[in-house]
Amino acid sequence: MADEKLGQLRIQIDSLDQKILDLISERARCAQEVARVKTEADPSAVFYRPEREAQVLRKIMEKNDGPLNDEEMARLFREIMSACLALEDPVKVAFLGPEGTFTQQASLKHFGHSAVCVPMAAIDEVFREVAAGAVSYGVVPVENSTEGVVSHTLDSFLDSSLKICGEVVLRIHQHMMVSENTRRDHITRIYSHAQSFAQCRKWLDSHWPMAERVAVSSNAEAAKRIKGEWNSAAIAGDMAAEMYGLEKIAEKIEDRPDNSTRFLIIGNQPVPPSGNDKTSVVISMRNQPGALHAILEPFHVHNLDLTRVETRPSRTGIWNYVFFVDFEGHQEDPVVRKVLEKLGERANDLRVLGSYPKGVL
Ligand SMILES: O=C(O)C(=O)C[C@]1(C(=O)O)C=C[C@@H](O)C=C1
Repeated sequence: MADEKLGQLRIQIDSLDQKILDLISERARCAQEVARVKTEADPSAVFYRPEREAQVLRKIMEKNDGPLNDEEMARLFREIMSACLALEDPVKVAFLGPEGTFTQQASLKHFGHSAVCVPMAAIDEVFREVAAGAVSYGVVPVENSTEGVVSHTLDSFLDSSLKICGEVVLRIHQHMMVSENTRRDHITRIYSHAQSFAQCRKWLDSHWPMAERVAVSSNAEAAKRIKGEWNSAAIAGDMAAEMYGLEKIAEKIEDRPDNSTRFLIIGNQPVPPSGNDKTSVVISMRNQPGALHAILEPFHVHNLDLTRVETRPSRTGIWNYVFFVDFEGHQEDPVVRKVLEKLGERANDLRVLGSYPKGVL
């Protein structure tokens, strides 16, 4: 009886798969046609459209009635769109490497698995590679919910004219892992990135107080290191564990369960409004009392939500303070224009780093 029912259900699934297959192919042909129309209008047209992708994914999440949850459904459509875009023109993305970092995970989450992702050794190399046109976009970490801002990324914007085209937030789960050579009863050294150590500090203090903590350039580098050492473990993410064939001996050891990192997508292209956007600006002010108040006041007056304010020391003579400010809205919105105008009058210098869709996934 069960066999018969199972057989019927599988026939049904086969027929649904055929329909899904036909529909995905039809959608892919449509994307090819979109590419033809774009190129006809402008031979150097950019195929990747962050605002449109955000709208497609938001609509899917809005319309989804289950049983798959919204994120899962959007993830499937993320991959379909990624494959469709690859038919138009595969998008090339530089990320803070090496292979197996959380930044690679964030790149794949944002662009899907059909994007060509290239690892870079440092944040400024990601900026350089995009500026040189070797890749179209870059992905860099900018802030962690436990550890705060990645100052290197913010400072890189001061020397660059690149724009922010998007953001992606990744829930960060840290695991302790060992290689097949590790003698688990003799672990005396743990490798990880300094930020990951900080995110797991309480756990490490209570479980491995005596082990030496060695900070290396990335979690993936930590995972790579322990392959050749019998007394070492690493703290890194799932991707690094998979990539280097390591076994997780303790999972989700981050001190805060909501530990997440926000990454920025950098590129050359301004992004039109998607309907739910953020804008990032950098403002330089003279070193005088009330500087921060002068910046914040126009946001208050026009009721614009600030999502982040970060102060960095300036690196040139005229810039004493540099403020990085993120807020809700797009630079084409009339109210945002008004606020930017006011800020421009008060600041030594004001640069819009970009308006971009709020992270969807
Ligand atoms: O609508 C477009 O402009 C497309 O190119 C199609 C499409 C899609 O598959 O939906 C593909 C890539 C773009 O980044 C956005 C959307």
